[in-house]
Amino acid sequence: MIFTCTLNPSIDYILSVAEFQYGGLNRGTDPSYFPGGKGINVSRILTRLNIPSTALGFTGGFTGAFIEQTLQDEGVDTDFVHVSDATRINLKLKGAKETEINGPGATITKEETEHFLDQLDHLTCDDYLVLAGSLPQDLPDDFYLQIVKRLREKSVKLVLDTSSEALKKMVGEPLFLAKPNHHELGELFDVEITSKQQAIHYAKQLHDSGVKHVIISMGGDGAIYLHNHTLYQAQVPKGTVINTVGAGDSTVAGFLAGLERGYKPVDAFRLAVASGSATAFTKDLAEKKDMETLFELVDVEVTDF
Ligand SMILES: Nc1ncnc2c1ncn2[C@@H]1O[C@H](COP(=O)(O)OP(=O)(O)O)[C@@H](O)[C@H]1O
Ligand SMILES: O=P(O)(O)OC[C@H]1O[C@](O)(COP(=O)(O)O)[C@@H](O)[C@@H]1O
Repeated sequence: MIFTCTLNPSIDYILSVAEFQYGGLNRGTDPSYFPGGKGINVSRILTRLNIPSTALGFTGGFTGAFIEQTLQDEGVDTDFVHVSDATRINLKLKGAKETEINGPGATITKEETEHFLDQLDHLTCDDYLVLAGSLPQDLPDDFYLQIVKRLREKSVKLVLDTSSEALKKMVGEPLFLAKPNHHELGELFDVEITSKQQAIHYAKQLHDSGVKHVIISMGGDGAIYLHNHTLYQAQVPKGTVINTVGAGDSTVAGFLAGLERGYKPVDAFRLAVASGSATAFTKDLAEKKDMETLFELVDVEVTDF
């Protein structure tokens, strides 16, 4: 079973603003809102690809209730710990450029944290645990590391998609999959990554640190994937970009769905890129038929290293 963990979920409130005026009154158009947060997005895409998962994490208040109701309506299994503070709302402004304002997240108490950790004790070596997104402000930077240590004996397959200090703290841990984008990879090694060659160089270092499958997504420049001394490079399929929020999460979900379907690594990677791009080409997350159509259009170059 795949468990996704979203410690800091959100409602993603998407609004178009033709010309954003900093410090002025802006009138938005075309509003929409979706349940968000990286693990939740992974679970939503997995459900669309007919792969079961359970979404774990913290939800609270009217915003948390909206998230749970929407997920339930979509057929996503959830087992959130309910907290007394309200889940955040993240603002995504669409204009000439995409601007995002992500809130700090709800207050989480010690008891709520303990309740969440106790849930993880049921996981086994047959399970995946996707640790995705930022940590709410009250949890320490090494909270993901604490989870990994707690689960070490059980050999749960750990998937990591996070950034900043939370990512740095995990280097050297035996992870099943890590999927930073190239900015997050650069942040990890204190460099700015501006080319695919540079991304490959640092991706190898991440792979060598004990990550079995490393995917580096590079937005419209495609993605690279390293596994078992093989380098896979994909270009993105052609399409009109509408909303890239959740594209990286869709990449993670597409890859796991591919593995669950029994695909070879190269095809799991193709489904990952197709899912990321299908989400970039739609307002909300991608639909199954779009991911499967794009899957046929993703070419992958394979070399040994
Ligand atoms: N402009 C784009 N055109 C086509 N596909 C895109 C575009 N931006 C993102 N994607 C797809 O989504 C994936 C993840 O995007 P990226 O922006 O790298 O991740 P994140 O959302 O984690 O920052 C890419 O590998 C690609 O498949
Ligand atoms: O936890 P963070 O880093 O603030 O990110 C949360 C945001 O990331 C998202 O999960 C989207 O992530 P990606 O665009 O990286 O796939 C949004 O749904 C959410 O608003």
